[in-house]
Amino acid sequence: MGSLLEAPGPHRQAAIYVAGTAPAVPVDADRLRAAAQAMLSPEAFAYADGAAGRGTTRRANRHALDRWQIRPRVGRDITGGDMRATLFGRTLPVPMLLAPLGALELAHPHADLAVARAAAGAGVPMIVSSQASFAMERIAGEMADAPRWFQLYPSRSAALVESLVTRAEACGCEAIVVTLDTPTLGWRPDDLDLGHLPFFFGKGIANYLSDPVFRALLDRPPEEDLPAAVRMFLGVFANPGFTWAKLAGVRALTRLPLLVKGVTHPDDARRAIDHGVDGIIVSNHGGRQIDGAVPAVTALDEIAPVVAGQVPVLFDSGIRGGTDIFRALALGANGVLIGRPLFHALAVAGEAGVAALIANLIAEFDLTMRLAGCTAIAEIDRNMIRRGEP
Ligand SMILES: Cc1cc2nc3c(=O)[nH]c(=O)nc-3n(C[C@H](O)[C@H](O)[C@H](O)COP(=O)(O)O)c2cc1C
Ligand SMILES: CCCCCCC(=O)C(=O)O
Repeated sequence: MGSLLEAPGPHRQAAIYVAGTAPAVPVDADRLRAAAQAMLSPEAFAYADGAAGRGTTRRANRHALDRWQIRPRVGRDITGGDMRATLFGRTLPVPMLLAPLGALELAHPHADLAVARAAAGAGVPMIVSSQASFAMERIAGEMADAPRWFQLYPSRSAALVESLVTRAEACGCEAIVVTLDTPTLGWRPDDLDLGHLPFFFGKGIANYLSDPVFRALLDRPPEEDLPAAVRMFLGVFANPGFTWAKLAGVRALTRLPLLVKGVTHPDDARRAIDHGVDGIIVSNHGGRQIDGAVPAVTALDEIAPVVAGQVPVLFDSGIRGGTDIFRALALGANGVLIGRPLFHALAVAGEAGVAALIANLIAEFDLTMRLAGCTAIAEIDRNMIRRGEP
């Protein structure tokens, strides 16, 4: 048998049992997180794990997901099974994407390059972060024609936004994701207590250091004066004045599908559609922005009926396994984003770790889907789940 990672669903399980070897990363998300913690500096682990305030939202994300109970249908033929989904004209092996994660160099020196290779190997889209540790052109260079999207923080500088979007198009990104929930960074006690945020140390700003518009803002090149470049980055990366009206400016820059990320209120979902977006990502940023915010999956449950299929709805914040993917699809999501587990897998085993994580998630989703009696994504509907007691 070839690589264990190539085997789908039950065959992958069999491969693991027969080989009697542990996969590249722990299969269980909590053990994966613990393995990453054991390898990372306290600062790196805290940055990824960190949440706003007392961590209420991060915990609530999981708690709310766990309340959704799958109602398996039996007596159905579950041989075969097709997990494919189409998003913006691209057929994906599974309705799953890799969330934009900044400062991946904290997890592994190969950072986004390793993620890009693993994503491309699996055909799972990588959403390249504005805050990537390598310039987007280098990341794209690892992916041949595999799908990638670009995530944009709407900068104060309109010229910088235009430059980033133009570069993303030029390096083959197939969609632009505008993150709206981080006009400024949330209150994150873990980072504050350690006195460490990667960006202050020049990490996770490669897309800016490599950008001609950004460089033109500097008196001296970043190679000569990195602290000044960091100060400039901190000054321009976000735009607290960014409004729905200003989204039109981004819309006008590109013909690529435009998505907004960080929507949790149904009225904002309506507004997003009114402003011509092509997709909505329901997310509370993994509980990193507001302590005590609505759990992301509760927001999904409220938003999906409002969107009612007008545009694709994607979901993140708490996805840790194949059953969570099933729950999100049953609640009306067209796909999910994988966040912190990606950071953890990268930390534990680099590219092989990310490849193993992707394979494990797909295998568990495949099994969940079929054990629930579904052999196609379209069969996973609201009737397949119910909300349990708190
Ligand atoms: C280390 C880390 C870095 C992140 N960086 C970004 C980013 O650059 N852009 C963005 O839109 N979201 C960013 N996010 C949020 C993720 O895209 C995603 O919304 C979140 O991780 C989902 O929650 P979960 O990890 O608990 O599943 C980041 C999250 C983490 C954990
Ligand atoms: C000062 C730069 C903040 C970038 C935020 C990256 C992110 O989304 C996260 O840490 O969460």
